[in-house]
Amino acid sequence: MTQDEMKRAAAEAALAYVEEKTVIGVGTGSTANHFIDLLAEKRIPLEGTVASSVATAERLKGHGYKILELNQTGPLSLYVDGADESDPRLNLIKGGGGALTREKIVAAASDKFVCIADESKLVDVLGDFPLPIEVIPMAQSYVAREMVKLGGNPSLRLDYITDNGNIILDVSGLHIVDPVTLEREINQITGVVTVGLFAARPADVLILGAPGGAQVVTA
Ligand SMILES: O=C(CO)[C@H](O)[C@H](O)COP(=O)(O)O
Repeated sequence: MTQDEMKRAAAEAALAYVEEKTVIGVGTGSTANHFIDLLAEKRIPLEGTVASSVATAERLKGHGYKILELNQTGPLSLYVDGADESDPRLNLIKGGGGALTREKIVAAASDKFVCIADESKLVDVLGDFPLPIEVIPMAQSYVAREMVKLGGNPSLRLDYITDNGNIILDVSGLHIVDPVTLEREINQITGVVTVGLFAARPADVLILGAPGGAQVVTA
């Protein structure tokens, strides 16, 4: 089974959490794209969707799904999205695709966050994947210096601007044993819009695609 087939297997298993004719939140990335395509292939009717990025909105619209603004919907019952890493407590690193801010907003506004990924994304300790941080452009150097003080090695994501008009710093070298505290510390740095650590609001369910089929992990 390829990594992409494992992503698709995880996405397919997430369909079991979708209730027809509701409004759901939909994440960004190749695993989320499988989920979107499977919703359409299985002809699952939805009242609407809240997209975590422009790219996801375009894909959903292409399949005929209605896009709603989060400000119109109230709380969502379900959010489905991928991740770059998960620890066994379902704390996540997200933002490899750059959509971390809107992803975090939609996750925060959702009752249940189902994370879908291939099995390689489950790690003991977060941090091998460089931690993405969305930053207001004029704060780039200041935030980078603050991240060095926290033990990280930041690098600017080149030729990339987020859907919100900001830059991304990818911070390598972190061994994140206390994700809740580190998320809070990075959130305190002036100029940080969002850190791609999802620990104050982790996933509720992690579905891992694996050669033997999809496995459901709960914290
Ligand atoms: O956080 C994300 C985008 O901002 C994605 O969920 C994350 O990068 C995983 O992507 P993929 O499903 O392509 O492996």
